[in-house]
Amino acid sequence: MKIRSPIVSVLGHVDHGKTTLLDHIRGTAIAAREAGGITQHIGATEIPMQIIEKICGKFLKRFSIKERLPGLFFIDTPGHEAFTTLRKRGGALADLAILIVDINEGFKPQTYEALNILKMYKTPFIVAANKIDKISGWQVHEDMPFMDTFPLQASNVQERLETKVYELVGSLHEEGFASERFDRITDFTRQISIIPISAKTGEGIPELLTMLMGLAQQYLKKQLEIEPDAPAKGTVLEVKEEKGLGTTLDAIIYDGIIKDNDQIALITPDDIITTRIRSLLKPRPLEEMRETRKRFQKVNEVVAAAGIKIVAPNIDDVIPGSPLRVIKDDIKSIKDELQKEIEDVKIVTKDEGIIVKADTLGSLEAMVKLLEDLKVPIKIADIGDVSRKDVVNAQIAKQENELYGVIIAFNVKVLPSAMEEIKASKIKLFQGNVIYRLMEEYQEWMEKIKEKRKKKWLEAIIRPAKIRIIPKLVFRQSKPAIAGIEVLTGTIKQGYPLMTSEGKSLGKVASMQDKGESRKSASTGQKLAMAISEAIFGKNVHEDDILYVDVPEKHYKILIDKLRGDLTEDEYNTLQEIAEIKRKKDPTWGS
Ligand SMILES: Nc1nc2c(ncn2[C@@H]2O[C@H](COP(=O)(O)OP(=O)(O)OP(=O)(O)O)[C@@H](O)[C@H]2O)c(=O)[nH]1
Repeated sequence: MKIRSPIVSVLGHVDHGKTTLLDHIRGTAIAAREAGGITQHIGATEIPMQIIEKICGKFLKRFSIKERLPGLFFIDTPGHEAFTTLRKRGGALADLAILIVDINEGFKPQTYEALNILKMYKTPFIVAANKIDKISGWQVHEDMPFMDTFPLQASNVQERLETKVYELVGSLHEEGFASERFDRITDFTRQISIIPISAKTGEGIPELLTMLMGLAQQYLKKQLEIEPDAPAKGTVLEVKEEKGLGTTLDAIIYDGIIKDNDQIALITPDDIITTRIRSLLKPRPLEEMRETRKRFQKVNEVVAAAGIKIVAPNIDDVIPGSPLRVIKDDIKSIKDELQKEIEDVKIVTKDEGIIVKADTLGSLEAMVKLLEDLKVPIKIADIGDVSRKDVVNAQIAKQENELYGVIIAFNVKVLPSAMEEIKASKIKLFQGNVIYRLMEEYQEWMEKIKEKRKKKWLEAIIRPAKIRIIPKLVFRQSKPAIAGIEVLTGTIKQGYPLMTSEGKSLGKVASMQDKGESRKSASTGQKLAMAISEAIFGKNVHEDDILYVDVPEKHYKILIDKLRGDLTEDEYNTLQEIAEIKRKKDPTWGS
């Protein structure tokens, strides 16, 4: 058993400083190279422990970080897109994360998205409150620890920073996380550390790295143990054309050893494939880059954690986020394992539901998870561009339920033929590169449709009302009978069934007229002429009679169970009177 460096990913909203932070850490490391040097990987940079100790200095002791790790392995491609690619079965490949937030801007859509992804994978993280040097009045002290530069600031500047930190605490609280400025944390297992930093000036970076080491100490014991001789496990970050090399795979290896000429298993959108490695490549050291035009150098083997470029035949269709396994003699069990991995995400989940498309296995997984939380059924979740077939599937889904005539497409293109079909069939498309936004837009749309449906449904419910036949205003005796009426309670509509106070049916409100104009409805207090289809004056109805809307039993139950809050007091009382009349004939009516 050997301990590998924890894999660290930096996530955050666009322009909040992910690249600058990674560059600064790398730059500091390069400057301190005499202490051991950093290792460049494909897609990652490893900062050895000696350098971290040098940068963090007294803080490692102060926060009693004793853990001896080889270093920290930073994923170079920052952002949630890379993060969602970095999956392994049952979790994220990144062991730790830095959620970077511009302290002056606070939480933004991709910050929430990143947080959701961290939540989903249960990845331990710290928050870097970046760009403190932009707080007005800030005095820069290059590369100084936060604990040293903060006391040197004017008190109003300190206050400004505090306010902004508390705004972050508030935003995190709303998302279900307790947090605090790192130096005030009382319980590291319950609170998220917020470290104010400047990725540009380097202020606060010593504490940022210290807190990362602290997280590693807290959460990563077993996870970092690797078997250096076991066949490698990894994840494909990118599938890339390289000049002179053809299609290559950039992969992160998190366990075991991978060697030149090893056989490996990978996944494509519809299959598991195996291939043999032609060469393993790593970046050339910086000082050699100038001498040779070749950017890569061949290696015979690498041990986790490592970022490596792989040249092999037949890998064009491999998907980013694909697991990578070195095969020894257990090809069957590895294939089964990969198959499970595909099924975990790429599932035809329900007979009814929406269509979800994404660029990587990880982002697909993130979307499926978020939609499940929203209780949105998914019919098809798949990797790749939106095709005509997807639209046809959405059309079928729409026939079942209007809410399912939907395609959510994350970070993928819509093929032209699919676009034509979408326009023709009025399938709803949500396309973008912020999962969180897509979900929000979809939810808003769904609410609107539901609202519309509810309104329609409400309109179809027959509501209680009571009217009185005004004496001496009978215009016609029967077929239909026409008389002047007054609405005593509720709203009566054309087409509503009517009954007497003994519960005898009088047919329907055939029509209504007020001063010669026809009316579709009339409310409490209104007087107008009403034609009643089955009424016969002198026989089943008389002047001064009180008539009721003959509310159907089903509608009564809905009104009582679901719409009671919508009824006025008068309407509710009238409804009770109606029920009493009904119960004289049928004692169980409405119960
Ligand atoms: N003043 C100041 N500027 C910063 C700081 N960190 C980043 N910036 C600037 O903010 C801008 C965006 O920074 P990036 O590092 O490119 O941000 P990013 O999050 O990597 O952005 P994307 O890669 O586009 O998502 C750049 O102009 C940086 O110079 C900081 O701490 N202080």
